[in-house]
Amino acid sequence: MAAAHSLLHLAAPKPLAPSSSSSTHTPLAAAQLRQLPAARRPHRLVASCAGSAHPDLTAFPNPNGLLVAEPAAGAQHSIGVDAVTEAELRENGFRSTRRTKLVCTLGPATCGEAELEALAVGGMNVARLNMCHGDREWHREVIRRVRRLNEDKGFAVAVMMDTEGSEIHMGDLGGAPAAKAEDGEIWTFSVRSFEAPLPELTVHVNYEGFAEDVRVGDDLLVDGGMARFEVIEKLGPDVKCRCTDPGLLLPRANLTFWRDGSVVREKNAMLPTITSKDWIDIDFGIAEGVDFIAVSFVKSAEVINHLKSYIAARSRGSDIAVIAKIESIDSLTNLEEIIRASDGAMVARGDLGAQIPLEQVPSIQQKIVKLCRQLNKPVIVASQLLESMIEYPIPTRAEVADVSEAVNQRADALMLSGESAMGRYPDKALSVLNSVSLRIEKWWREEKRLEALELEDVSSSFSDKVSEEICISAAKMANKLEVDAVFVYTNGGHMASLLSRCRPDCPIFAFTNSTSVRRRLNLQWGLTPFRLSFSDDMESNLNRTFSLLKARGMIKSGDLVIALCDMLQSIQVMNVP
Ligand SMILES: Nc1ncnc2c1ncn2[C@@H]1O[C@H](COP(=O)(O)OP(=O)(O)O)[C@@H](O)[C@H]1O
Ligand SMILES: C=C(OP(=O)(O)O)C(=O)O
Ligand SMILES: [K+]
Ligand SMILES: [Mg+2]
Repeated sequence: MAAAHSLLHLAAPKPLAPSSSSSTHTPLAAAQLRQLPAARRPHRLVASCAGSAHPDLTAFPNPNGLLVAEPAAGAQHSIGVDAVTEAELRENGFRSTRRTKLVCTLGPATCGEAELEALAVGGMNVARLNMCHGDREWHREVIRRVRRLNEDKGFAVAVMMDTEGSEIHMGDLGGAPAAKAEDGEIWTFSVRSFEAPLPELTVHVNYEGFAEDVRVGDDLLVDGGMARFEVIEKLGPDVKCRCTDPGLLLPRANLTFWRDGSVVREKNAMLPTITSKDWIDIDFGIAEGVDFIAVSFVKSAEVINHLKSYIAARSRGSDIAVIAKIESIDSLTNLEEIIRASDGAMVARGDLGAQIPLEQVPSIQQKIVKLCRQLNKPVIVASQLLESMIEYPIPTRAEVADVSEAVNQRADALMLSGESAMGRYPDKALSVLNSVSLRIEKWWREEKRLEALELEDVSSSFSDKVSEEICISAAKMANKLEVDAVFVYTNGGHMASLLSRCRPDCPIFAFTNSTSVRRRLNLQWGLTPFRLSFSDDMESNLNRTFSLLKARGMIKSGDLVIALCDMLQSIQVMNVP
């Protein structure tokens, strides 16, 4: 008999599921159970005890000491966990795991196999590909490298494709890495296309209506103010501008024009959020099986709904999550409906800061992070977190404070852009995010900072409400009983995300049958996702999990865990036997 502490079992009866603990349970039985109308799934509290370990269970020995791949054959006896988590748990125990997730934009500095592996080892949870840059062949090769890395080394790095969108930006500078605009210089911004090399003091603008929309006297800002020009003359497709704030022009830098103190959105406000080029990229992303698509310059919920139905029709079975980038004035106006429609959001502070006064960005960030948590959607804080580390090996104090604030707001994820895509110190930047996250999270727990945030009800169906209440109770119990971990057995990941939303003190181990759900859960706060074949027989699931994790040294006898299961909607508290 296992040393069951106590076992509260809020369980549905199991008329559809065989009661044996052998591995003959099929996911189908579980699926049938889930499909029972909520009203026919009575919940009752029963007390029972966890049984002893199943004698047939054999844990797969760790093949190479550190890195673990899932063997294809006998997969039902294996557990998919990444090497870094495993090593971390073994060395430092549960409390050491980082709860805040890390997204790295890949680029020339990090597209090689060795560099990718270094990022994965350094804690990258999600790799972002920005479709503004690079060609499709480059992106295809990089996605495949990430996938290979996952397969060969046991990582679960998810891939996020970020659309280009219809922002106004400069062209490529004819291949030059940058150009310097000096005070008083007259530059030509033109919608004409040029053969490289470009004429002197000339840049191409991607938006056809640019020369029509601007007026003499407007301010033209590059990257929200990296350099500033004043429009002095319009000559057909060419717009002559005088540099009023010197600065560096980078390839494809974003452009905004301002009149009377606010950003001008004339016809460009009518441009489609998803351009024809974006649709081709999205088809490419679906074909390559990306895990997330981040949509740039979202203006309304409609575009998110449209993309979601497109994905559902195009990619049967696979489930690509859609992330709304909040980076325009329209997205702020329609914030709540956009977030409700999406599977997550990104506070894209780069463009946001070019569209609204900079001093408004921090409070808006906080508002978006809070709203996402209320609505149970993962949220990423992005752009310029460690900007100085593009060039320098250590961050500024202000950058560390900014990262700390995002962690303190309990955002799901932090993102690196140029720091990892083309900076000199991608690994160091990632390690700063890692160590600052760990420190602030520890401080949260040590200070026992009581949650100021009252979570409002988020579920609508009865069944979801039950799951939500179970998760809230589990998180509360986990904190009060100081348990070592919460285990959640989840098919589609919903119960895992409801638990993550509660931001409990201990890590959440999320076990799922699906490798794609496992990768997707990697974006959410506090979740350590594992791939595990499980049935709707919790006793056997738990015993298998315990023996597999114990064999790897990831848990030990006596550890206190709370276990939840989304199919059974059950909750149990027990010591690891
Ligand atoms: N796929 C890529 N190929 C080449 N350079 C890239 C790529 N992705 C990103 N970069 C570089 O990293 C910088 C920062 O990335 P990101 O923040 O995603 O783009 P942006 O600056 O266009 O908003 C880019 O300006 C670009 O110089
Ligand atoms: C993340 C952002 O988007 P992108 O890098 O695609 O401009 C941003 O604007 O902050
Ligand atoms: K983009
Ligand atoms: Mg942007």
